[in-house]
Amino acid sequence: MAPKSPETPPIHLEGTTLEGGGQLLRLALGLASLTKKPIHLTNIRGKRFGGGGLKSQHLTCVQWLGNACNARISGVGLKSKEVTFVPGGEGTSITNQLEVGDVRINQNTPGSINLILQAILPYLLFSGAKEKIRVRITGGSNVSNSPSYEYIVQVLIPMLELIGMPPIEAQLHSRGWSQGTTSLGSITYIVTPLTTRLPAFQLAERGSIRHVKATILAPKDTEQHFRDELDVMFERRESRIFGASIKDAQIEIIFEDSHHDKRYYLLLVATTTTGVKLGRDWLYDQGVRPGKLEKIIPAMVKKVSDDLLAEIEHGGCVDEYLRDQMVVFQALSAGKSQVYGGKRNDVLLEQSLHAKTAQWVAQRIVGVDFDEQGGCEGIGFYPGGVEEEGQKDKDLAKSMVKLELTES
Ligand SMILES: Nc1ncnc2c1ncn2[C@@H]1O[C@H](COP(=O)(O)OP(=O)(O)OP(=O)(O)O)[C@@H](O)[C@H]1O
Repeated sequence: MAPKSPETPPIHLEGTTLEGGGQLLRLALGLASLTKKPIHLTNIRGKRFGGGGLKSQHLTCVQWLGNACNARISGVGLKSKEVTFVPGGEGTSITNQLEVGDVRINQNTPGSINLILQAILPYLLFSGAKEKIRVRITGGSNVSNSPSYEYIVQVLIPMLELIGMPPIEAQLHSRGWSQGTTSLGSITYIVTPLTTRLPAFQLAERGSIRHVKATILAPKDTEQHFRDELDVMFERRESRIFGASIKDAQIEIIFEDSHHDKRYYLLLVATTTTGVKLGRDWLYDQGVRPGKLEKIIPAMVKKVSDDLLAEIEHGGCVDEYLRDQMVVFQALSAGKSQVYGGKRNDVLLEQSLHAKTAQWVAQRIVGVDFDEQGGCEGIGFYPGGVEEEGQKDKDLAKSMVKLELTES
């Protein structure tokens, strides 16, 4: 019998590197599952208070992706700090689990639904599955330190479309909150997988601000107070927000009852003439005590509008959060993608630790490098990982036609 070929040694990722939290793990798992590269994670979430390890949201990500790519996993369990993840070998179809087109992921804690989405979305988009995939996830839709449902729908999804991804539909069945009484909710995302490589994309031209939308989720009896505070803020800050395009400024405010006296959420999203979306929000996470209530709303409007102004004034094409969430798509796209992060005092804006961490993970697993301007030569990952006979030639022919069209 022929000797078994030795397994590729796993890529080691030390979990205390840079930001040292859950995002490092999610991105590493997503890339490993797609590229079928084994990874070995140590000191998982090692920079987190209380010693780190896998929380239930992270465990769900490991298990789901492990199942999807038929991985051999060792060390996995709640609070695990060390995991080895070996995706199924050559010949294992990464679309196996997705053929049915219907995926359910249930958590029994309000762990962020959208961080689970963050872990599995690259896998779903690049799976090579032929049909739309419906993913229903239970957990929290509005959870501190994670993208809210509103952020996903108003910022992430439109920005993914802007870089050439097929549209993603979202259906909110019920909200799950980390604030107030904790509660479970559920969301369905309908993802259309890519059928060909994602072409390199350029987020380089920010354009001017055309529209700002405020979304408020709060107790019903606070609606008028929120609206009044926002009106005053927009009046005072209109020229800073809209700059030269102030005469075409559009402002929209929407309100939804949060049905709980401790649930306050505000998101501001600016849309530019080039279709860029910049968002900043706050899910209020300080004590809500009688006597303090009057101060919460002005404090929220001030903080979120200060943050949005800072995002607008750097002139970049992504807000702080989106910048780290775009890294995986740059790494997998075909050719040199650019994500301009903006400048302050004429100096390129320092990237967040989350963005640096994502870049480090992408470098370790797929070998891509990011430059200071936010550029990266992606690997051109083919959906499903295996290129169909002749597809490369077809892609090439397509891009040459495009080139001819733009040149003529
Ligand atoms: N307000 C926000 N809006 C949009 N995205 C956000 C927001 N807050 C955090 N994020 C995103 O959520 C992710 C959080 O990653 P992080 O490693 O902190 O997550 P985690 O799994 O909760 O880990 P840990 O518990 O280890 O902190 C990042 O991608 C970050 O950009």
